[in-house]
Amino acid sequence: MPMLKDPSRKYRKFPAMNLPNRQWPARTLDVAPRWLSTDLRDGNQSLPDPMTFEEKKVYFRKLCDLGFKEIEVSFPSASQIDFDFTRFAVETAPDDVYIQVLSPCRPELIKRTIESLKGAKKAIVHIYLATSDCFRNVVFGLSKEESLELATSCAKLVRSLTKDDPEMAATEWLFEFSPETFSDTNPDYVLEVCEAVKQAWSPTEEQPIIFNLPATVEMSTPNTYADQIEYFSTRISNRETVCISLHPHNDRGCAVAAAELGQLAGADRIEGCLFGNGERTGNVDLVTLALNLYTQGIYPNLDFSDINSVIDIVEKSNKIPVHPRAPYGGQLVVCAFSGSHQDAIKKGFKQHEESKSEIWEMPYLPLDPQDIGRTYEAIIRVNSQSGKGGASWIILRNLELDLPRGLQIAFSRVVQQETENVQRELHNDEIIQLFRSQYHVYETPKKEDVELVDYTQLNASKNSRVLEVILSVKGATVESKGEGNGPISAFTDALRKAFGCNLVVKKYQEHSLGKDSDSKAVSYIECGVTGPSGVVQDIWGVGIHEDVSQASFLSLISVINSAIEKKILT
Ligand SMILES: CC(=O)SCCNC(=O)CCNC(=O)[C@H](O)C(C)(C)COP(=O)(O)OP(=O)(O)OC[C@H]1O[C@@H](n2cnc3c(N)ncnc32)[C@H](O)[C@@H]1OP(=O)(O)O
Ligand SMILES: CC(C)C(=O)C(=O)O
Repeated sequence: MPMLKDPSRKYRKFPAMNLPNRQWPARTLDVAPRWLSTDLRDGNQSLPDPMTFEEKKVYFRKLCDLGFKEIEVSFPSASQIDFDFTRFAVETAPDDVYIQVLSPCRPELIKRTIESLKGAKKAIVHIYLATSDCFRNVVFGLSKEESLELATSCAKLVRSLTKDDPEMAATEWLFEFSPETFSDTNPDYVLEVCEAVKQAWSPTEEQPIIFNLPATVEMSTPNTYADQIEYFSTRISNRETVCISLHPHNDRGCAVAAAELGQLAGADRIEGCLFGNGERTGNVDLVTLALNLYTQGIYPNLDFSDINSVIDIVEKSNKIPVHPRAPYGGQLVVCAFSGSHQDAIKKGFKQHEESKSEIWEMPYLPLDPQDIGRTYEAIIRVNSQSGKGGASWIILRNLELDLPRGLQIAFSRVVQQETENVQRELHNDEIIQLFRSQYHVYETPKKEDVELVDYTQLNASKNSRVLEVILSVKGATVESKGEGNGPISAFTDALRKAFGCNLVVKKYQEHSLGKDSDSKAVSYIECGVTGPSGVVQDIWGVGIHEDVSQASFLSLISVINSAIEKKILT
């Protein structure tokens, strides 16, 4: 059935909140929230293949290593594996980690759930009951009063089995209630239910009750969710005894925005999953939220310094790949293929390194990839959309050769042609090989190349040099003597005589390679080469050697080899 031309016949627009004096738009995010990972519950329950016990163990340990202090580990009444894993978590959790478990408002399931927590150091019993008209009428067949009574009686039951039970006194008990479908519930009714639940639990400032306010299905724009949170946060009584927790889902693709605006609106805590796993389109992505804070200069209290290890566990446990363009963790998010981006990033890195500034101001890169354990190598990749900056970046990062602008342009044309030949991305090793081949910068020279065998420098006078040069040309020894006002001009003269050509040096640049005693010199030279046929071509050459003069001679040899390859010289 095609899309309706008038969808309002089938879909209702979500009503806006009437909150004229909303305060959240004027606020900023300045602190990290309390985080709750529900990867092992909401994330796990939504998987086609739920995690194995072993996978849950690995995931749980990673969550603890990342710094989570509240982890929803299971729905214990769902299965023996969930119950048993809860026992594992109870027995192995670090002392400062709260183990959270979920139960519906069904007394027999609540009892089973609390049984799974026996002996826990710190535990959060989380019960939920949908409160929207739709769920109350369609799923439960309960009136508003009956739903409120069910939630309240279950809160009392949890209390009687936990903090009021002397045999359970060894555990620090926290209590969480989720009015499931909060974001689709009448704001005043949800307050009424929560007030009754709060009275039944009797929280304190030291141990506040957690009201987890889910956008169980994301149905509105993020600003409406923020309004709902501010409305609740400013009207719940004894606010100091309440922790407001967010649990956004991503059905409209706005979970991160909803979570951030919900924090502005007064929330203290956020429940979500790493890289946005979870029911349907997922829970809110905690990695994005945390690193969004980090790139604003706020430490998130979660440590993603080795994000690749997180991606590895998330992908293996969920059997779902992290999207290549997932913020911060996607394989493509630090990659620039397009020429103007590459040019800007290359210039940005040069400026950043020269300025020695700590502040990260990098074109197109909001986060320094190294902060999350990613290398710079993957930042720039080359395809037919790339420009001179891409290839020269790869040569710089891999060979430490800082190519002159003219050589960058010349080499980018070689690379461009190759990307069009192969019609795909060129990998770093292919670009490096292309450079070595194009400019005869080999570890071991090709046998058909002209080689410099030896040279002797005679100082004819103060401003004149004479060079006696010995070359290997197609395996034969060729000797030539050149004269000039310096080593380069004398060597150029020797080459002119050896190859019967005109060789005019147009550009020359050099720099050192490496920083310690065995550093080398690299020379770049552009020459106008005129062969016997009279054809003139500007050719770049590159030479690397411990001795700076010999490096420049080798760059001239590189020009000659290119001229022979181009059949300008024979
Ligand atoms: C938004 C969320 O993600 S909430 C979490 C959802 N997660 C899960 O459900 C995963 C684990 N669940 C399970 O393993 C099973 O549902 C169990 C074991 C808990 C219960 O199984 P069953 O007894 O077969 O019930 P079933 O799965 O059909 O659940 C629906 C029943 O629970 C009731 N129910 C659903 N949610 C709630 C709730 N929050 N409080 C009380 N009752 C509820 C429904 O009204 C229905 O009752 P009915 O059968 O009398 O009509
Ligand atoms: C149980 C609640 C918190 C939930 O998962 C949801 O509403 O999405």
